[in-house]
Amino acid sequence: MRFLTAGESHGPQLTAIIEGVPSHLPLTAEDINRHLQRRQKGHGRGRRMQIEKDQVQIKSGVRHGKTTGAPITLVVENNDWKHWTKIMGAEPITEDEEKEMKRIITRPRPGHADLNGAIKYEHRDMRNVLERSSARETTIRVAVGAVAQKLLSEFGVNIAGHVREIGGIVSEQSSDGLTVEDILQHTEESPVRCLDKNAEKKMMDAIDEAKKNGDSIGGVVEVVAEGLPSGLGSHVHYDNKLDAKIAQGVMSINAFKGVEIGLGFEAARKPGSEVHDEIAYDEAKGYYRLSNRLGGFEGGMTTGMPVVVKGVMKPIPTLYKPLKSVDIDTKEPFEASIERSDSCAVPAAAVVCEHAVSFELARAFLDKFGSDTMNDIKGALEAYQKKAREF
Ligand SMILES: Cc1cc2nc3c(=O)[nH]c(=O)nc-3n(C[C@H](O)[C@H](O)[C@H](O)COP(=O)(O)O)c2cc1C
Ligand SMILES: C=C(O[C@@H]1CC(C(=O)O)=C[C@@H](OP(=O)(O)O)[C@H]1O)C(=O)O
Repeated sequence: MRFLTAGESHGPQLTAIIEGVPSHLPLTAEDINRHLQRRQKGHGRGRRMQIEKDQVQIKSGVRHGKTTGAPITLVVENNDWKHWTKIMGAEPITEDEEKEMKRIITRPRPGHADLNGAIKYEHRDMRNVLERSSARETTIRVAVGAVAQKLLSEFGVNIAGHVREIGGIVSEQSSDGLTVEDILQHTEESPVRCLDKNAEKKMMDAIDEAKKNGDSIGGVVEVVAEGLPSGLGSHVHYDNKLDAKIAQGVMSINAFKGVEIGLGFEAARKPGSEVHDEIAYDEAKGYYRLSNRLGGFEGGMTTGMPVVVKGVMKPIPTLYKPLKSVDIDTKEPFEASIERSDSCAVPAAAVVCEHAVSFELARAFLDKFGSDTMNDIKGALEAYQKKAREF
């Protein structure tokens, strides 16, 4: 399974094509829309989220509510496009018209893709960079991840993302011992998607404070996936290691600066006896671990314990409080002024991270159990589970 996305932040639409989804997977727009709505929520987002009401259109690969095995095309239209048709249209315009619009961007924001992208692709108008580097693209990646999640759910795999930390305020309630259903139940209505009510209030205050000061804050999100069989991924080659692929998926999310699997960086500070998970056997469930400190991975393969992944999001780069930068036309320093921005998007990023992980897990699942039809996969999965139980 693979996918491509296309589309600009203020262009007409975002598009994804997913290839390799098996036939006979039940799939409706609603399966995807509920995740798009989850991504749009969260305290700290800017005015853009009031304009957009993200809804997917399934344009190919699904017939009468079931996948056919053909490539699936997903489209989400940008409501904001109607305000940007002249500025973002594909038709050629003159230099004078361009200047008249006064929307040429020559002032790169520290921390965004503006300057590197402009130099690399020779764009004197940095809008050509920011339109694609914008995290608006994560909308369609969530739509793709929702298809992956639907596939996995048919085989009893469930996945949830939630917030562990915002602006240095840490949730005291960890997900240890909680099921994915518990996590969803406790975080779905939380304005910061956090399990700890006490921390939730402090996180919201921290976001308000940052916004008041024209600043932004980041945080840590966590994704938990349960119900996975052991043996997804492989130890035999570097690019088959599933923990590494998940790390890439997570790091590719806009503003993500770090990934941890299980204990992650904490493992450096503990002895081996407090890091590795002891192995036990039970006739009914086969081999299992007595703890899950390694977050469901050994040797680049799933162990069958829940997969636990954390991602670190830096603060949003566009700030109302100006940071120093240099105008690429005049080469003069300036202090930026901006129209609108999120002050914190960590709750939304938890949903994005959930979907990035879902895609990698689903891809590894199909690599292992086949990808033609749901029935083929079911047969292969059951045979493997029996083998693993009796091994
Ligand atoms: C859900 C989400 C919303 C974001 N909103 C904004 C925003 O409003 N303004 C902004 O400057 N950056 C925002 N970002 C972050 C930028 O897209 C990101 O910093 C930029 O693409 C540069 O990439 P890098 O930070 O990974 O280096 C957001 C990121 C995510 C995941
Ligand atoms: C549109 C979304 O996020 C956008 C991500 C983003 C950025 O620079 O990454 C900048 C903002 O866009 P705008 O400049 O239009 O206000 C955010 O709103 C979204 O998440 O759907």
